Amino acid sequence: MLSVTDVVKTFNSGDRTIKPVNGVSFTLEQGTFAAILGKSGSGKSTLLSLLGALDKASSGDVVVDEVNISKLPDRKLTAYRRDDIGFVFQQYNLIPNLSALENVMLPMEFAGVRHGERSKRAAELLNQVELTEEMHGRKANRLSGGMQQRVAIARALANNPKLILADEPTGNLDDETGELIIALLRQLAHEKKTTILVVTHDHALASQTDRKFRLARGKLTED
Ligand SMILES: Nc1ncnc2c1ncn2[C@@H]1O[C@H](COP(=O)(O)OP(=O)(O)OP(=O)(O)O)[C@@H](O)[C@H]1O
Repeated sequence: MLSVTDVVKTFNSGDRTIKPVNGVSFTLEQGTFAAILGKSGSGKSTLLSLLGALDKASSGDVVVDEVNISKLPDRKLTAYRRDDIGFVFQQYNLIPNLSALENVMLPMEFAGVRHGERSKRAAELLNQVELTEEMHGRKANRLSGGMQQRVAIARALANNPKLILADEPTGNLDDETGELIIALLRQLAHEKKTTILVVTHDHALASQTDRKFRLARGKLTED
């Protein structure tokens, strides 16, 4: 469902040109839980932004479910980011003054889902990520890190995306909480057939994935 071919990203800073992504190719089947490992500065976040259409590749093709996103006009990219991709970040990036439920409802609001349906589906998603019902109405800034990451995962699932991209999802969590989040991502990939790609330094996380890649000097290799 994801096919990446010869993707290159070039940055010009001053008189220097760097290519953190320099001819990356790989494919992922639907429902795969995969990790990309690499040293700090190896280009992991850059590659993830290209796959999520947060940035454009300098050359190469990214095909998600038969749509070549490298060739889409900007107005279609907005819909792609909203409807087809779920993002999960190290810092959770929830709206602090909104409740857990409201945070999960937000992407559905942007997608035009009716209010009644939004709150029903948001509650279902929070149950799926095992956030207890008494926490649904609690403001995001009053939840623990592990709970916030569960809300962020539920939010990423809101519009039923084909692909979830996660940048260091366990980076701010203690080992035990991190392991629960890893187990949850793995379960979502295998049971809901959502393709999940994480970039991480966390070897415990990477050891739980179906496939493991490494990014170094702009090139991706599979372990
Ligand atoms: N917008 C930009 N302009 C210029 N250089 C950039 C830009 N974004 C990233 N870079 C450079 O590209 C390289 C790769 O950065 P990237 O953030 O993708 O690495 P990373 O592997 O995700 O690192 P970390 O694990 O520390 O988050 C770095 O040298 C970085 O400075």
